[in-house]
Amino acid sequence: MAQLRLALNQIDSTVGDLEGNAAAVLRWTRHSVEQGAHLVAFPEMMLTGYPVEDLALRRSFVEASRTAVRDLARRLADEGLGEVPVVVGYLDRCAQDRPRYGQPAGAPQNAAAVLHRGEIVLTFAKHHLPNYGVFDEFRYFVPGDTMPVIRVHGVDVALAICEDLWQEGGRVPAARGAGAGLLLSVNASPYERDKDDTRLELVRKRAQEAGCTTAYLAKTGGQDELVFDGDSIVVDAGGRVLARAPQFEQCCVVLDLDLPAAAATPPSGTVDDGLRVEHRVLSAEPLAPYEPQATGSEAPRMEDDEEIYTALVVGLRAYAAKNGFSSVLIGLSGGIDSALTAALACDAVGAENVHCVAMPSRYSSEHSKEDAAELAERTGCNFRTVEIEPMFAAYMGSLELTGVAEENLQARLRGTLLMALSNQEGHIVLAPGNKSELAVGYSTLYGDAVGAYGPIKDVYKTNVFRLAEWRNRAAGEHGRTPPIPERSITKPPSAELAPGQVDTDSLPDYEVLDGILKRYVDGDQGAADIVEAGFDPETVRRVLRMTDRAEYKRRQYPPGTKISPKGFGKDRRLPITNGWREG
Ligand SMILES: Nc1ncnc2c1ncn2[C@@H]1O[C@H](COP(=O)(O)OP(=O)(O)OC[C@H]2O[C@@H]([n+]3cccc(C(=O)O)c3)[C@H](O)[C@@H]2O)[C@@H](O)[C@H]1O
Ligand SMILES: Nc1ncnc2c1ncn2[C@@H]1O[C@H](COP(=O)(O)OP(=O)(O)OP(=O)(O)O)[C@@H](O)[C@H]1O
Ligand SMILES: NC(=O)CC[C@H](N)C(=O)O
Repeated sequence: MAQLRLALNQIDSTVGDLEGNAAAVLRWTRHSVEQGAHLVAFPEMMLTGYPVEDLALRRSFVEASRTAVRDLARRLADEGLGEVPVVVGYLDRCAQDRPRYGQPAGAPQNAAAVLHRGEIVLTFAKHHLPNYGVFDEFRYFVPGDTMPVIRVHGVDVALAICEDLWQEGGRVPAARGAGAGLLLSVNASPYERDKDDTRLELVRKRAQEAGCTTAYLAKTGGQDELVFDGDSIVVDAGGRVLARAPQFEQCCVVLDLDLPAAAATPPSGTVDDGLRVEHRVLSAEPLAPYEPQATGSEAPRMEDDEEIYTALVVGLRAYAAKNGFSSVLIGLSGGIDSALTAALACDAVGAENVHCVAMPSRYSSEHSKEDAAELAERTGCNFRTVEIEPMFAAYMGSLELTGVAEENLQARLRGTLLMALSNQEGHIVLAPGNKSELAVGYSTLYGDAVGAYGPIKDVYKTNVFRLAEWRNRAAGEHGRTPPIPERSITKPPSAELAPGQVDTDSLPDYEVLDGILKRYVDGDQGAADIVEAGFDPETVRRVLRMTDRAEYKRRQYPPGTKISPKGFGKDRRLPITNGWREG
């Protein structure tokens, strides 16, 4: 057996910020080396950020990434960190023509490099490319066709990139074929509810298939609609967990591993899936046995509601910070959606940076005004009131509006006021629509649908209530003031755009609505399947009609944090002009 101290840097990076990301690699490598690491790893596409989307198609960006990785190798050595191999993800281009994929030499690749003693000693590209959900990697990349293996202190370490573990075949069996003592996978795996359980099972299964200890290094942070929850995992060949990193936190997991010593003859030739072994000897001699100090620990897991709430906080915080904003603006109605949005915002950017505006109209109830003011008092966020009545009266004096036109005018006046304050004071506007409303189009275009970011756009209304209750309960358990007024949670939801209006005038009960939507939106079921599951056929027909008709509205809605396997955005792509009607 041989020993190896592995450092997995579970950190964030920013898309396009090559300089900032390289600086982070230097900083965290220094920390890893100070911990005595023998091998240091960073997540998938660490240098460029992930996903780079169509930046991958721009030659200038590909070249800048290639230059950045070369510079990084040199800077590591210049700063005395060159002796320890560093695995870092970046964007590369393919050296050869790849006629099988219709791609000439120079096509982009999702790659990683091994940096050692000032040089790039090995590069490799992701073999399995994900092309579903939010991923479009066949649009951008040509797959790698090698099995990269590095020998570090007498251990053969096989390398892989994210999807390489998710699909059958390829680098996992190839790692066994190459006789690896460790399989190290670098990843950027977007958060989805319950995905952590799936990942753990996956890594266990793959470790058993690879026949060696497997280290799965994940990224943290947020990028547009995606949140990366970290949760790096190391398991032994039998599937036993050796270490598990905390969720959503940046950290460096340092772990002493006892691993099989490499065979005297390095692996070579072609292994599974036609992958050609590329082997580099970085340090051939196993280390003298030492007393392991860095033993693994398993960070505690968050319960479901805490995990989702944290993902929403991380997503909003990352969006604001990475786009240069420190403050947000929210229209506070006294209802549950804007209340939850405000609570999330206070947790994401600090209550002192949250600006709330109550904009009552002639139809606003006393309790709504009180509840909005109470949330501000409970959280300590900034709060003001701007009556919309004078503007509303001015419009109504010039235009004789009735019905939905009159209702929407109120929402639009609020939207215009929010955008005016955003321009004046520099806060980004948060759109408080939830997934149920977005599905059926229950919002006013250019009204309550205005904004830069929709923190709860992937949260069904029934879960909005659950998260609000969880947040208040968590505050109570920590001896803090629950942020959300009790009445905002318990009263029947209402848009208050007409006298005595409640949501259930136009929509089924949210339990029923969400039950249907989960099947239609998330499950891609047709009308017949949903009815067969026990829902009333007429209600199903109506909900599906509303959902189909609202596609145009969703396309214009701001981006917002994805927490489900099928968020509105890249996960669910439907034509706006669409003659197909279910049932
Ligand atoms: N396929 C298509 N492509 C592009 N545009 C399309 C379109 N179909 C309609 N349109 C246009 O869309 C516009 C209609 O949409 P819009 O003006 O938004 O209005 P609309 O969807 O007709 O009404 C808004 C609904 O949302 C409810 N609401 C409003 C505000 C807040 C809440 C809440 O509880 O949170 C609920 C309100 O009570 C009402 O039922 C029209 O200009 C129409 O021409
Ligand atoms: N009186 C108001 N003052 C400030 N903002 C308002 C007011 N009424 C509505 N809004 C804004 O418009 C959004 C849509 O609110 P509306 O009350 O129409 O429906 P909702 O989906 O039930 O939302 P909420 O639960 O926040 O009330 C609110 O979340 C809020 O941002
Ligand atoms: N970056 C990737 O290859 C991610 C794909 C993988 N299936 C995941 O969601 O984790």
